[in-house]
Amino acid sequence: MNSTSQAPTRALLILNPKSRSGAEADLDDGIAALRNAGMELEVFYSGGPDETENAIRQRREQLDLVIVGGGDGTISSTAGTLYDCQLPLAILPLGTANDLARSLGIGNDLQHAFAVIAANHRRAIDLGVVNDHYFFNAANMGLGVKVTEELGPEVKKRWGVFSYLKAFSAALTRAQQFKAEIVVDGERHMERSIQLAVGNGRYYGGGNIVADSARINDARLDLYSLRPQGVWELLTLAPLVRGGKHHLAQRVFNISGQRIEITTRPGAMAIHADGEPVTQTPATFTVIPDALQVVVPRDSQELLSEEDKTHGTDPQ
Ligand SMILES: Nc1ncnc2c1ncn2[C@@H]1O[C@H](COP(=O)(O)OP(=O)(O)OP(=O)(O)O)[C@@H](O)[C@H]1O
Repeated sequence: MNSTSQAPTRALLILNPKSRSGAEADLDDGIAALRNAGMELEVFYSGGPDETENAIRQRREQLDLVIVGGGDGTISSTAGTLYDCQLPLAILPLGTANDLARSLGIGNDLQHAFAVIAANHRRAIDLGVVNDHYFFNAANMGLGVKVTEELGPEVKKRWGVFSYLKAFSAALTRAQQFKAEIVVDGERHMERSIQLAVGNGRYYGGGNIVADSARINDARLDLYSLRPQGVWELLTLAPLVRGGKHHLAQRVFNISGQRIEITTRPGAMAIHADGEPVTQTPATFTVIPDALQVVVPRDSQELLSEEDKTHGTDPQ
């Protein structure tokens, strides 16, 4: 990170004490190790997205790296600011789902995350945009929104990753079908749906896979839509969605592209991105390839290699 010929990395560590383990995680040793290795590190406890944005913007000229310690909601709240300021991102997974950490190959282990930051190996990843909101993992409407609505902070704290399963069961009874006009790179599709998701990353909703071949640096969006079906059929589909194999099921519509426009009937529908309510339909989704530099494991299996990117091949 630092040698006699190199200036130290100047980093801002944003911590969200409201994220699942943000208040209790012991970060002292990891922070000390980064400082001992030569990093100039300021710790900032954030009370909300606006505070985070201001903290980054005020220091932008003095920063080489922003480390975000929190869950997907916290990290997602920095996406627009980091893109605007063109500052690299590193993450400490302190949330419940930690889906971005999965999509990058960092996982949930804090010690590993600190080691990844110390190694400071960077790759470019894509950003998703829905209307004017940036997201890393996925945006969705329908059943997924109901699931998030069932997921209060108390439920998340108490049930951890199982809170997503609990919320899914509760949301099933509230799911309603809708009609969606989906225009993908100019091609129009009409679908009846109960759940529609558009992914930029690979993982969302606590470890579900958006699409089998989806990667956060593949320069494309992956959409799937669940056709109306009974509770029993949905339950049998759940393991396929978990493993990204839902393209094999008849009851699912899948497509990928770079620009997706969605209109819904009978009316506007709420859209959540990275677990937070951000906008509603009608919505336009786009992808910004290679939008942000992110610190990742050198050998991350979750990202497309530079060779795969050049040749446009799927990693499977
Ligand atoms: N930049 C921020 N600073 C402080 N608080 C934030 C910030 N962004 C979001 N929050 C609030 O903190 C709450 C919890 O944070 P976050 O979503 O990151 O953790 P989580 O819910 O435990 O994990 P995950 O999103 O991975 O399931 C959010 O729901 C939101 O209310």
